[in-house]
Order: sequence, then C-alpha cells, then structure tokens
Amino acid sequence: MSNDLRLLVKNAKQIVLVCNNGERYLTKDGMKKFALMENASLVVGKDGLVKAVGPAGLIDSQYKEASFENVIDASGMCVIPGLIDAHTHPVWAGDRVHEFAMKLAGATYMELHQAGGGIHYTVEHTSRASPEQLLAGLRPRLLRMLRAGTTLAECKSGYGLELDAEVKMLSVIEQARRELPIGISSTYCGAHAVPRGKTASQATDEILKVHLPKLKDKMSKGELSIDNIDVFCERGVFDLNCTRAILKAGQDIGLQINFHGDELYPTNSAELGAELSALAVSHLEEVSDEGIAAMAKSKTSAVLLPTTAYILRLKQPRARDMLDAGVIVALGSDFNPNAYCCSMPIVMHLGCVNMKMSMNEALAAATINAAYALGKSHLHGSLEVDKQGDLIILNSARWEHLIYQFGGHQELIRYVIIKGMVVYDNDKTMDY
Ligand SMILES: N=CN[C@@H](CCC(=O)O)C(=O)O
Ligand SMILES: [Zn+2]
Repeated sequence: MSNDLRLLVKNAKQIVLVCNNGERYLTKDGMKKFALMENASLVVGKDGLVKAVGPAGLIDSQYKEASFENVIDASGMCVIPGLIDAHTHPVWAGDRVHEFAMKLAGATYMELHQAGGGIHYTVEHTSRASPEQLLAGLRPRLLRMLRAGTTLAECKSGYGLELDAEVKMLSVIEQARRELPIGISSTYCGAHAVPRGKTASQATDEILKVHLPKLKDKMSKGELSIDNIDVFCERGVFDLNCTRAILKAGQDIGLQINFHGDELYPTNSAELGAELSALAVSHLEEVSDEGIAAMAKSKTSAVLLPTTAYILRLKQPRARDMLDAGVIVALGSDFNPNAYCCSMPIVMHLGCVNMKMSMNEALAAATINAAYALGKSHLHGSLEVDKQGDLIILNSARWEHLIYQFGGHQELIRYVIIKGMVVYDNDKTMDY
C-alpha cells in the first residue's frame, strides 16, 4: 500500500458524497436523493485528490498497512464536500452601511444607484484604493468565507469600470489566489455599471476595443488568469444587445459566460444565456417561463442568490419552477456591499425557507451545481475518487444541521479541509 497519503478521515457517521457516478451536475430527482454513506471513511493522497471513500470497515482493511500524514477520527461527526460559492463581489473599498439604513427606510436599490450611490459609490472608493488596501480588505473576507465552509469561491471585479482599475482588482484577486488556500474562480465584470459621463454603448465600445484586447494580452503573457466574463444586464444598465456583444467577445478570448440577468426587471436574460450557451446566469428574480425552458434545454445553470431578494425585499427567484423544469440550479452568496453575507450555510437556509428548496437540493446547489456554474465540476463539488479532497467535517451526527441551525455554522463546522490539508480547525487559530 502506498505511503503517499495525506489524510484519513475515519468512522464518520455520515459522508455526503453528493455524486457517485461522475455526474457534472444534478437536476430534478438527482438533487433530491443525492449519494450519502453511513459509517464511512475517506482517504486523500499527497496530490490532494480523493483516493478512496467507502464503508469504514472496508477502508480500514484496504489501508491497514498505509501511513497517513494526518488521521482524523470523525466518530459521531459528518463529512460533506466543501461548499462552493458561485457568485461574489469581495474586492472593494468604502463602507455602505449608511445605504442599508436608507433601504430599510424605503429607498430602492435602483433609486440609490441612479442617485450615484450603490455600485457607483463603491467604484469611487475602490478606484482610489491601492492594491495593498484592496488586498487587506479582501483577505479577511475570503477567510471568513473559508471558516463558513466555502472551499471555492467565484470572485468578480466590477468596482473599477475603467480599465486600469479593473486590472487592479483582477490582480488583487490573483494575488489572493496565490496567498490563500481557498480556491478562486476569477471573473472580469467591467460591465457592472455604466461609468459616469458615458452612455452604455460608449462603455460597451470601450470594453470591446480596449478592455478585452488588453486582458487577452495579459492572459497570454501569464500576468492574469481570468475564468469568466460577466455583465449586469438590466434596464438602465446594459441592455440585451450590449450584453450580447460583450459576452460574445469575452467568449472569443476564452472566458466562460456567467452574467447577471433578469434581476430587477424582466429583460430576457435567461433566453440570452441559453442562446449563447452561457455556463450560468445569476439572479433571475424576474425570469420568464420561456427563459426557464430555454435554460433547462441549453444546460445553462441558474445561480440563485437568496440574500439579494431577502435584503432588497424583492420577489423570490422561482427556484421551484426551475428545479421542476430541470434547470441546473446553483447557489451563491452574492457577497457584496449591498448583501453583506459570506456564509453559504445561511444562503442554503434562505434557499430552503424562502425559495422552497429541500435541504438536499440546497446542498447539491451549493456543491456540484455551483462547481458546474464555474466550469469546475470535473474536480470540485462532490467527494469522489480523483476529485479534489475539499471537505468539511461537522460536529453533528446528521449533515442537515448545517442548514437547520440558522447561523449556527460557527459552532458546527469543526474542520475545513482543502486538498486534504486542514485549513481551518475550529479549536485552533490558523496562521494566515
Ligand atoms: N446586481 C448587481 N450587482 C450586485 C450588487 C452590487 C452592489 O450593489 O455593489 C449583485 O449581484 O447584487
Ligand atoms: Zn452580483
């Protein structure tokens, strides 16, 4: 038996695999009854990949001669895959707590945006901040996500808008990827708002003619690695034609399409996502029936963001209609200065209570389907042989407590493990 083993997690009361047949996503009944084992153990190799997962007795006998760098006795505890947050805006400067008060007093999101607040307020502060200041803000936010069980997060730019400020944000994301254990999928979101003094079509032109060629150049020189392209497709921001042009041009330079749509007003964003074979469309509070059908057919995932509807008191995304139609439903925190939540356990709870998902559906949406939305479900999102050994060990005998105990994840999560290495031990202070 090989000695190249990093971790044995033994005797867990439950191991939630989510998938056990190499599925790249789950829909319908697959989400309702995902794969789970009772009294099981799991092995991760020194390459960070899962080598075995199975009944505790079997793993015991198969690996009795093996030596491990670390052994965790998970008796009475549960193991689930690391959570995946498919939509975040974690790089920014400036504080918007005053806007929360204004929204509580009745101001709408768009009223603040059109009055120069919201995204524009954050753009103003982020543009002035140095890379060091932005990184100093980003680091603790990502570690907060990690402590809440997120092992892979999508991270957007989009508070720069002008090229230099966007590149600054993307470079800060890149630096965080090098420094911290959490996995990052990086997204260029230069079309997050129309910069002051420009029209949407002037901004679109600049993105097409200046931003994307520059990003392509930086990617080819290895100075930046960007995974996705995003646009805020919304009435009063970027319309369908501008959005289509930007997304297609992004796709042409190798970026995956993953954009904001149908949030505040119906704009046929879901239909556009299907037309472009987008990997994901986020929000979708105002999606049409036709949009749902088109997304189910094109295998464009829906990244639903329960915190947005909650904080803005919007109507809830139609999770049930999408799930029943066979759309690949994923979840994200939407962590940003408007929706200040970086806890996927809270997001899953809101998904269940407010969007009527079952707990199994919510976990599948926050693992394998979120990985699919980022084009990473071949390596992330389930506990299967040859996938990355990213997992959470819970101080409870049933995994559902992570969703049920609203806001209780701080006590429930005992370990967060990435590539078989403990990156958060709730009993110890980690050195990052
Ligand atoms: N809707 C657009 N973008 C963000 C909000 C960004 C902000 O308000 O700063 C979202 O996904 O909710
Ligand atoms: Zn967003």
